[in-house]
Amino acid sequence: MKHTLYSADGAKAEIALNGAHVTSWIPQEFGEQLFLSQQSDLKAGASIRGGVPVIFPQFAALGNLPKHGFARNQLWHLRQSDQPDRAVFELRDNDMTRAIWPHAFLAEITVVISGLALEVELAVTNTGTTPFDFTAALHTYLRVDDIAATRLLGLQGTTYRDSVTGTNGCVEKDDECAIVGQVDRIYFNASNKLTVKRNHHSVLVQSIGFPDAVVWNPGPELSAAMADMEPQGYQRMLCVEAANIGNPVVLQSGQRWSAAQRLLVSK
Ligand SMILES: O=P(O)(O)OC[C@H]1O[C@@H](O)[C@H](O)[C@@H](O)[C@@H]1O
Repeated sequence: MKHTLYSADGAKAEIALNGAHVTSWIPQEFGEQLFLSQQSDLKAGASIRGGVPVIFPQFAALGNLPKHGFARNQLWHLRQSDQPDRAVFELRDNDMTRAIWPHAFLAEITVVISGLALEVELAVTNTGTTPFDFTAALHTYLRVDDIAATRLLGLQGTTYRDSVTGTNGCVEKDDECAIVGQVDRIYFNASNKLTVKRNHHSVLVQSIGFPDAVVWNPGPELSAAMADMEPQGYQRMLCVEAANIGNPVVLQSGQRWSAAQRLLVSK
């Protein structure tokens, strides 16, 4: 099941209720901006390989929960609205989530499109009586024509963890980062404006309230070994994720937190 957004100025996006997962974004004038693996499993409960997976309440394997938490594998509820360019999806704690994460919560994903922009906001409210903490990310798979010709700008001088080698405390040297081989990095307290330069046009990746940024590309070997990725899929994608990992969010009873990622295509 999916929901489609249309903006008056000609943009379109599709969101799967499985994961409140944006699977397609076609801004005005330009073609598809998100990568979606043709081998991705799209059935309910699967982790979709592409688009914008919602990572909550645990990033990667940094905790006891299943990798990347459970939000991406849950069926979210679409809140009724008559706005064609905006939708809000809700996920509340249920038997499955309480069995592995014993907290009462409301998570909300708001997706808005307009012209050349897509904005995805994640909000979490503690609806229970005891505090909890979590990590989270919007795991955006940007579509690129050729990873070898793609550059990521805005991270120079930022400290990162290299998750491929397990090395902490690395510092980004490059002004324009090339993506070579498997790249899996958590940049802490990163700039809230990064730019992905592609062959034809750029995408500005803005984060609002997410302090960290994850950059991921599986490279040729891992891409070939992944059941839900085309063997050459790594050449056509770059994940630039807005994340909150270094300092987990702590919510007291009744508190609400929100953060967003905004993508803007430019010529
Ligand atoms: O295969 P998954 O669970 O969707 O995860 C994909 C990647 O997601 C990235 O965010 C992580 O940094 C990587 O370590 C991970 O491999």
